[in-house]
Amino acid sequence: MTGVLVMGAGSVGCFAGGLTQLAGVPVHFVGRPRVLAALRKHGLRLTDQDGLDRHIPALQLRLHEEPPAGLKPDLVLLCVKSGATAAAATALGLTLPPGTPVVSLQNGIGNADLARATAPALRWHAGMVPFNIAELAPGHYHRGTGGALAAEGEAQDAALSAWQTALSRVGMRLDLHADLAPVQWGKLLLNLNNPVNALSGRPLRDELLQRGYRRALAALQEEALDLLEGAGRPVAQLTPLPPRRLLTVLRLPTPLFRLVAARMLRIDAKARSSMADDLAQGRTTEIDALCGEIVRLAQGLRRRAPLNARMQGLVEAWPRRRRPYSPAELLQALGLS
Ligand SMILES: NC(=O)C1=CN([C@@H]2O[C@H](COP(=O)(O)OP(=O)(O)OC[C@H]3O[C@@H](n4cnc5c(N)ncnc54)[C@H](OP(=O)(O)O)[C@@H]3O)[C@@H](O)[C@H]2O)C=CC1
Ligand SMILES: CC(C)(CO)C(=O)C(=O)O
Repeated sequence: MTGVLVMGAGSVGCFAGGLTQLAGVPVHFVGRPRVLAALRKHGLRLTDQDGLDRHIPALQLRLHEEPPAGLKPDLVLLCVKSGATAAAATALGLTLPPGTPVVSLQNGIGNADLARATAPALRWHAGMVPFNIAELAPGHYHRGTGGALAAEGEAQDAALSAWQTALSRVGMRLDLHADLAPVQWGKLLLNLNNPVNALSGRPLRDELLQRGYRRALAALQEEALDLLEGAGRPVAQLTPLPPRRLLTVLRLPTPLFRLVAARMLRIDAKARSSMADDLAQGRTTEIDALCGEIVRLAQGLRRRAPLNARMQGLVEAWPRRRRPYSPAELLQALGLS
């Protein structure tokens, strides 16, 4: 590969782009001044829960505030939050040659479609990042959970298979799927924990070790699964347990949950969901791309998704509350107590 462009140098962009550069591919990072200043000062450090600890010196980083004119990357990684997709796609559409492949490494279901509608000359692929990335210090990004990346595409797709080969050199698996929708819905089910985690004010591991929060998550997932079944949409299994079995396990008393879900609890003590970062920094959240997607799924079936709708309301009301929910408060606010 001659070059990859990361659009949105944040947690996912710096980690995925950094790994790609460590695999020997030149990477250009487009990001905000705060992140770029940190990278210029400290370079880019990548660590993970399996012992990875690599540093890319600042002088070896190609940093930009806008997609650079004239660049012809083999592949672009779209790594902005959902609310920034349209603007980022517009900027990419104005600078990149038609046909440039772009993988959306974003959560939610509709980002690649929205980007395609905004910049139809580019070749858009949905993607999926299963693991958590946290910015532990300026310029230091840490993978706190495991799993393989996924993207919509075929082995014959030159850019994607070249990226797959590059990533394999640094121990990262990329799975290609002709249809990524089941994987995206499977990921969305897991992401229904993002609002629970964000409102709990706790790291992911602590939150999941409280039965009340797990009951809230199971209820949100159950509502979503019932609707997905009603819509005839297949859901990929992204955890050791199938989605329906996971509901039972989430509802177990905590000592049993610890035993049964030991693999699921292999999460760094400090890891938090990306939505927790958004609430902490007063940014717009992705709640509409997560619970909002379930509400729209229900509307399409002329049904309702009261729990996901309520959760969306709680997240949107956060600026007026700014106080974490205890498990009992959250269950009550969702009408589950
Ligand atoms: N963090 C995680 O663990 C995971 C995140 N994801 C998903 O990945 C996506 C990215 O998340 P994450 O990396 O956490 O997000 P971050 O907010 O850490 O990173 C995105 C960065 O892109 C910047 N940005 C937005 N628009 C532009 C633009 N037009 N030009 C340049 N920079 C821009 C943002 O700045 P600003 O804030 O100013 O907009 C921000 O600094 C989301 O969809 C998320 O749900 C998926 C799996 C795990
Ligand atoms: C990895 C996971 C599920 C939880 O951190 C996530 O996607 C996020 O934080 O947005």
